[in-house]
Amino acid sequence: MADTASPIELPVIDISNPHDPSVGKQMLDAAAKYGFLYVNSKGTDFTTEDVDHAFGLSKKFFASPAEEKETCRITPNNRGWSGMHTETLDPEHQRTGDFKEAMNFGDFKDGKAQQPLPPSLVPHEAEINGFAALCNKTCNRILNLLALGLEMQEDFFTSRHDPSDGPTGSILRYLYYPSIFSAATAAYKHDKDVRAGAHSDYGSITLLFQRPGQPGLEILTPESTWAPVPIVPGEQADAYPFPPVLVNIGDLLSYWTDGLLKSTVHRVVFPLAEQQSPNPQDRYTLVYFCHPVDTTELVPVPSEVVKAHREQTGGIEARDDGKVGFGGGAGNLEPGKRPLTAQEHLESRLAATYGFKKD
Ligand SMILES: O=C(O)CCC(=O)C(=O)O
Ligand SMILES: [Fe+2]
Repeated sequence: MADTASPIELPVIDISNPHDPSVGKQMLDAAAKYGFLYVNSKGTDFTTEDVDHAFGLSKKFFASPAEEKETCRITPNNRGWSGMHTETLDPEHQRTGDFKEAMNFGDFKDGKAQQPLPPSLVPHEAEINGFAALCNKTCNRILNLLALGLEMQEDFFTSRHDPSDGPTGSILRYLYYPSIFSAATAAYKHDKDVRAGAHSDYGSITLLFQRPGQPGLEILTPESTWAPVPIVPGEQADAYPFPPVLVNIGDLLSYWTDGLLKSTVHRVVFPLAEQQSPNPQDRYTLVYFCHPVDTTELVPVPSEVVKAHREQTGGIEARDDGKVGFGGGAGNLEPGKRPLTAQEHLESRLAATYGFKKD
């Protein structure tokens, strides 16, 4: 695997006005160059309390007894709890599964979870639903701005991401990566193991909430080096009410825009400084994978910017051996084939992952 390079500098974008085309352009530039950007926590729909409270629930859940977590073990619909080493995001390069635990929540319906909740979280159903709804709201700001950046009708994406129109593949995920001092990581070997293997995300966009002092995320740069992503960018740690929310583009949106927006590979490691620290911390993150409504047809987006990109690159097939979004890009549909739906796109990505695991 490539060596770790110096930290990447990503822009921090203020999304408080989601109707500003110049902000849309900034966002498009970052999404096309890195596939990752930060949004200033001030312009989002979250208060510091919302985020602290969600992290508190996550901590409570991961600290609960294994027998309780077992009652909601993950099922093929991608909802529920996965224990230490259950998931292997990069099976080609990992000898051991990811050094993490995760809890995935799918869509809520009328405020109710559509999956078993563990006893530790049963009293908090409304709060979990509320946090997922705020995530969706913030994603709408970002999707609105991306549509403006692509010079399309600003509601092109948001109107296709409205959970009140039907089921979606969206997932709210709690993640827990024990520190290097934990018994769960005793077998961890630097250069052989990772906390989460290299992967790209499946959906439209992903939000990632991180805590100060709990680093680990790295992204693969266009030069094929691993670059750490700082939790708080820049010098001023106190410039934000809580660390800026990291946003990345997923495979589906990359596919939909013929690879103009980048779905960038990333992973989670134990940074060396963290391994040598006398007081290493567990890492907790909150992730929201935003997906369109299942029935959305992934027809080419009506954007001259995407069209120009397609003409310039000759299409994804020619440029990138068809790997973006696992299927060549929405504008590259073979004659006679109907467009994929969002649900089919997700199923093909999940099948690729489960297929790997079965080998
Ligand atoms: O926890 C993190 O930092 C990243 C998680 C992630 O990339 C994922 O779950 O897809
Ligand atoms: Fe990811």
